[in-house]
Amino acid sequence: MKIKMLAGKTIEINVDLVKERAKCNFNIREVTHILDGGEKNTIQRKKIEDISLNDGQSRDVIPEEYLSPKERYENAVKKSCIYARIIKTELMNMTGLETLGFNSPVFRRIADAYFKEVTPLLAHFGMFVPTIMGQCTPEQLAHWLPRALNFEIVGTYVQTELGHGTFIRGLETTATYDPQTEEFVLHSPTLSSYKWWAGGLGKTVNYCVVVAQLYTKGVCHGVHTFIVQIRDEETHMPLPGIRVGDIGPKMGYNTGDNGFLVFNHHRIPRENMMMKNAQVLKDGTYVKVARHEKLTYGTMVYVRVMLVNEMAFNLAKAVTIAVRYSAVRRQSQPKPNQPEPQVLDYLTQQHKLFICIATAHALQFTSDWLYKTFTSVLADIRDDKIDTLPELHALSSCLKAICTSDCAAFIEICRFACGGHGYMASSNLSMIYSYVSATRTYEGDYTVLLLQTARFLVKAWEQVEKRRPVTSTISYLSHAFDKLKKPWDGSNEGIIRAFQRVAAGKISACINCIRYHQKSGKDFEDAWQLTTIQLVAAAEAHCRAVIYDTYYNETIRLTASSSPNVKSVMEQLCTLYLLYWSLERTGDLLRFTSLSEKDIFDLQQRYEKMLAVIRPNAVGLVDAFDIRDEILNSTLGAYDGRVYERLMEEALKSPLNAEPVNSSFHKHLKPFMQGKL
Ligand SMILES: CCC/C=C/C(=O)SCCNC(=O)CCNC(=O)[C@H](O)C(C)(C)COP(=O)([O-])OP(=O)([O-])OC[C@H]1O[C@@H](n2cnc3c(N)ncnc32)[C@H](O)[C@@H]1OP(=O)([O-])[O-]
Ligand SMILES: Cc1cc2nc3c(=O)[nH]c(=O)nc-3n(C[C@H](O)[C@H](O)[C@H](O)COP(=O)(O)OP(=O)(O)OC[C@H]3O[C@@H](n4cnc5c(N)ncnc54)[C@H](O)[C@@H]3O)c2cc1C
Repeated sequence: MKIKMLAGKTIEINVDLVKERAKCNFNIREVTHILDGGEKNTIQRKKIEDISLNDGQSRDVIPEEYLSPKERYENAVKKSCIYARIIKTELMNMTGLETLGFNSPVFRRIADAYFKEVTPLLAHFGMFVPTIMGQCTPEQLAHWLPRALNFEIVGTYVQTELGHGTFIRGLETTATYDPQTEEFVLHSPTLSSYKWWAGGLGKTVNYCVVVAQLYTKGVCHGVHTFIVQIRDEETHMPLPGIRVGDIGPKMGYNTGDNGFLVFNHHRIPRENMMMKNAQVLKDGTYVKVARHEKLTYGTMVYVRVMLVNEMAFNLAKAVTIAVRYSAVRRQSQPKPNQPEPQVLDYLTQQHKLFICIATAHALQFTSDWLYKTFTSVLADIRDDKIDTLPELHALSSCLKAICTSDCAAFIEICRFACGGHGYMASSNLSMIYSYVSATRTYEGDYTVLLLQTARFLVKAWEQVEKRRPVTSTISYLSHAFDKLKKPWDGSNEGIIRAFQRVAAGKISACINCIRYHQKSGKDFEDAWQLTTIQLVAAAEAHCRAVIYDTYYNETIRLTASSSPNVKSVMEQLCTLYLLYWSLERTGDLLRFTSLSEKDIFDLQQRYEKMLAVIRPNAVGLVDAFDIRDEILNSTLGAYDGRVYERLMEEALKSPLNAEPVNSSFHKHLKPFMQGKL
């Protein structure tokens, strides 16, 4: 151990980590600024972290794992109130946070210090408030938004039912307009129509946005959103006509009290229909306002965009834990009479981990770019232009699918990289994994969203065939019409172009397949269904091509004025990312480009050399994510590397260690061992 001063405090740091930090050849702070989107953001983030974490209110005395489900929930509610009060009173007015509000990634970071799993208010921050902002008329906004922002009411987003999550048009809950009383009557006609899953619904919220089939004058107008009070504001008792409760234990999100909700002819005022995109007049006349039918799905698009950022952060957490641990951990003896190496020195370990660092960068830059695209489409919609929405839907769908899926897979690899200790709950890797693995499903299942993107790509293909202009993210489709394969080019730009050819080739193959089935007499829908395996693969290839292109261009742009070593380490990571995926997808490259066996050999050599180049900077690179120990919450990943001390300290907190002999020995085990049972 070596004594070090950190932020005015004296701490002991593991000697291997001290050496690793001494090896780092770039300015860590500069990389942190790039990842934060500028030095100003880093300063603000640190200030926010100090305000919300320095007083230790986020910490639990007893680790959450030892609490009963009820105690865990109650503890999460208690801390949610502290967390929300700090945001409301101390942080929200800080400059720069107005646009993202509650959902600023900075707040997301500090939430992880407060909640090992999630806050029961997650859907209030992430969905209830954004839906009010996106679906209300100005008058409704003036009424509901201040109440929600001040936490006078707390809400959630209630869409999914027992019978349907994916197929929103198939939802069964009805909202029938009664012109006599100027009310909507909400009803759950079948068991499969019971609302199921909404976060915070079980016990926490008193209001919610409900998605239901709108009926007026005997006509169904499809799904619409309504603000519904479900609990009394004073007593919190469910209102008459409302049955509500918790759905029980899940793989994760157990402090999130996901709930069920059943309506028995429950009445709400007409004004509670969210009327920005469509209205029901007093007499029951239905008026469509929005030019695009799917603007009701706006909250989902918003959350999908935000999830890409969420994935970058969660992977950064996992890889920070795994890299620091791998620098501290020593194992095996490849050469006789030599000391045991740090596991980080094994090439296979570097193969597991450096791609995770690169992926965290790739997702961070892609998410920033996607967010900009999202805000520009929102501005278009405000100006009544809707032609950019389909591309945003296609992009946010595939990026949500691929980023959540990659992130879950790489977090699991980080756990593998930590061996047995990675399986300890105190490593926090299992909690990060259970959180992230749900993101592949919620807010649109992986396959379903890739098929949405595929739908867009097939239409785009038809445009390209007719020589009509298409938007920039799909302009590469014209390559599929190239008669000759270009020689293999292993530069970064060459690899990106190669993957664009892969995507174009896969889309072309889908088109051929659909047309083949149509020629054999199938209608379009059947031909489409028969092609879906390939369509999912084509949408994935498109999405990856977008990520490669964005990561590469953003790296160049963001490091244009960086110091030389920062520029080179960022570029090395980007190159590593492209080489990694080239080697993962040699089959695709052999099929659609002129890659040869010799080129694969060269790619492998370059990849392994790149691992060696990055190795001395590995700890510096995860330090650059600048994630505080309170947020990492990990025995294996703390800045000081006191892994074994922390593991032992945490083990001693187990209630089983409170007594030398557990009563079950005398009650069961001893009689059993003595043959008396
Ligand atoms: C903290 C968080 C916790 C979690 C919360 C949750 O999970 S909450 C619950 C989250 N739940 C989910 O995420 C459920 C996932 N399910 C869904 O999002 C939808 O049901 C669907 C998109 C799968 C199909 O919808 P559908 O059957 O109504 O549509 P269709 O397939 O017939 O396509 C018709 C046209 O609409 C277009 N279009 C579609 N969506 C959008 C959009 N958002 N924007 C713009 N456009 C869109 C589509 O491209 C197509 O265009 P085209 O080709 O005709 O020009
Ligand atoms: C932790 C968590 C939190 C959640 N929070 C909320 C919330 O706050 N509010 C809310 O309303 N909902 C919430 N949900 C629900 C979530 O949005 C849905 O579970 C999700 O959209 C998937 O829908 P589903 O469950 O109907 O899956 P299904 O659609 O039934 O999926 C089952 C399988 O069928 C496949 N499949 C379905 N349709 C197709 C198709 N057309 N083509 C090919 N394959 C298909 C899927 O790929 C999947 O493999 C939450 C879910 C979880 C896990």
